[in-house]
Amino acid sequence: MSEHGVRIQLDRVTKQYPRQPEPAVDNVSLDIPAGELVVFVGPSGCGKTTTMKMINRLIEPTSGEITIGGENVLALEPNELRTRIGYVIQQIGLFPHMTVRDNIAVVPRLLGWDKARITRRVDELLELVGLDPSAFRDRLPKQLSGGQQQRVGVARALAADPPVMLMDEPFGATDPITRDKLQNEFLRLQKELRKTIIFVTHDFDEAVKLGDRIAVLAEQSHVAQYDTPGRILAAPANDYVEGFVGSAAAIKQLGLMHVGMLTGLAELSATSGLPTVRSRENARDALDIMLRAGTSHVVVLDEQGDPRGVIGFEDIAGLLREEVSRVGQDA
Ligand SMILES: Nc1ncnc2c1ncn2[C@@H]1O[C@H](COP(=O)(O)OP(=O)(O)OP(=O)(O)O)[C@@H](O)[C@H]1O
Repeated sequence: MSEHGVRIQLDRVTKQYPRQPEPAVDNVSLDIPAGELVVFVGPSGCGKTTTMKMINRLIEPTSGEITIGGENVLALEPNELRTRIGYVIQQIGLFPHMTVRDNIAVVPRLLGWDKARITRRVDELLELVGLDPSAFRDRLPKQLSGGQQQRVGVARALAADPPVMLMDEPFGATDPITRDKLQNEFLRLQKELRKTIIFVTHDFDEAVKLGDRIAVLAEQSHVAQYDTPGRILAAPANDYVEGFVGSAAAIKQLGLMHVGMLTGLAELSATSGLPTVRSRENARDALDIMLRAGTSHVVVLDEQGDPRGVIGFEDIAGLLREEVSRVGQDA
């Protein structure tokens, strides 16, 4: 049984770097519910990384209070704090001369786990992130692809089963296909683990796909809007947030609708040759599949891979029309 997430609270947190005219993070308050994945999205230099690193005290706040699970992080010993917080960064930061096993075992070793327990945990984590332990545990990082390295980075962050994970652009350096795959695997993992996760990205689409909530940050980490992806897309709080949402809000909304949720699946008839989509995939994926296959219909498969019905281009166009009129009414 893994440890689920705990609540994180930032209360009027400020970071003033020495010799800088303005604070990098100014008076930020955020309440992050236990077990949720919250995405920080904002332009380069707005203070996302500084805000995140204050939570595990890689950067010390100038003022304000941060609690995890009700405990004041400033009152905890930094090394003790970091065993409770997994940390994944874009550059991955695997130690190049250490095997995959030893990289994953860094924190368990610090915690004094015995060898057998570490071996069991390493193999369990490799399985969890989709890497065959016998094929991967003795490799060096340079013998892995970028996506595989990123999975090892996630496994390492999860090693001591921390309730909190901080992830700073973890998939930023991967190509779009690998990135999509890593995102999907990560969503599957988080469904099971229910850690409290803060995830930093520049990419608003990634924020919509992954976040239970999104904090849209402006200069000095001022919170421009903090809400669910659906509500941010439907009702951006101001022009700044609107700029992130972009002009295709309705299409992005499709990304939040599972194909399996779509009602009125047409009868299965003459479906041979049509492309397929899994019911847990979203309406945007279904549209994408149809456009790429050059067909006007796609077969929806259930979890067992059996056909459940067919949806057509028109069904999705209808959804889009509904969304556009709803967004219009909210505005
Ligand atoms: N050690 C430091 N000393 C002085 N200023 C710093 C330091 N680290 C960061 N800053 C400044 O603080 C501001 C916020 O930086 P931060 O790295 O938190 O932004 P970010 O939103 O994570 O940016 P990016 O998306 O480009 O990584 C920037 O203006 C940056 O130049």
